[in-house]
Amino acid sequence: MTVVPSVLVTGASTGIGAAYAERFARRGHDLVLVARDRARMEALAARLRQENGVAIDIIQADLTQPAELATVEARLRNDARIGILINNAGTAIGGSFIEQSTDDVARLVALNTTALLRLASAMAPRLAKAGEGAIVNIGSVVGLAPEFGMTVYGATKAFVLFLSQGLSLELAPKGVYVQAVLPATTRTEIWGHVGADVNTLSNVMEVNDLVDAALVGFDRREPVTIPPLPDAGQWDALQAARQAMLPNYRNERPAERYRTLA
Ligand SMILES: NC(=O)C1=CN([C@@H]2O[C@H](COP(=O)(O)OP(=O)(O)OC[C@H]3O[C@@H](n4cnc5c(N)ncnc54)[C@H](OP(=O)(O)O)[C@@H]3O)[C@@H](O)[C@H]2O)C=CC1
Ligand SMILES: N[C@@H](C=O)C(=O)O
Repeated sequence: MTVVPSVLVTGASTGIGAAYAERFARRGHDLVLVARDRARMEALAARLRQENGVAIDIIQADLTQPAELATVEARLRNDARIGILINNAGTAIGGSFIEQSTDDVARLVALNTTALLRLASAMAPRLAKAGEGAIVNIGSVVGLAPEFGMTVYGATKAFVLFLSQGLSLELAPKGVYVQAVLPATTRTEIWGHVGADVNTLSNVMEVNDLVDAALVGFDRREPVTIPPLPDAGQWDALQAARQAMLPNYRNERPAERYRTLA
């Protein structure tokens, strides 16, 4: 791996991914930008090359299409210059579960979970062998909150959090940093995709503030970064409560409350 590793950013044509690309370019990292809209990535790349003097490649890929996803996987598997993956591409769909079509929820799962998983899987063995590198997975606070009413989207983000925490436990001892970033409402185009006008929402975080905060967590090597959460102690308490249950799961007999009929 080079001293300043290249960064591959998925969903880099706009929103959170474009902000990550900008921030890493400012830090002097070469970039590989991935999304479907080549024109937008070319415009971003031209500006970032000019402002920062970094090298930028573009891969136009629809990450829900297996052949196009495979191209990005191969790049991550084989390009030893890439030391950081920003697994950011994701979308959301509007409506309740019974209003959403089966094909639409399957596409959502394919992008938000399968693509993210396959890209991490393509890259992790190389990083583990090198003993360095980072994988950043963009989740959402919605993954902690079925009450927010975005059930399938939230389920994909719960997957991202669990995967990230598990990978962190597996890969940190091998020198590889894994971070889950959990934004809440952030001003990007995603809200248009769920049929909402972001300008009517309250407490909306600006995308650069979100990414700058996520990068503070990145630099501190936090496993989970929740930029909008004021009290980090609440997250720690949730983890402590979860971990306190761990010794209680394995038992020969069902719990007492299930051994009576009433
Ligand atoms: N904004 C918010 O309030 C929050 C966002 N998030 C998460 O942040 C991440 C980024 O979202 P955000 O920036 O807000 O969303 P945007 O809609 O602004 O950007 C999404 C990015 O993903 C790319 N993308 C979408 N579909 C595909 C696809 N099939 N293949 C490849 N790339 C694709 C888009 O590019 P293109 O169309 O060119 O392919 C775009 O670059 C997502 O994972 C989202 O779930 C989490 C919590 C809150
Ligand atoms: N992306 C947002 C929903 O559409 C969120 O995760 O809050």
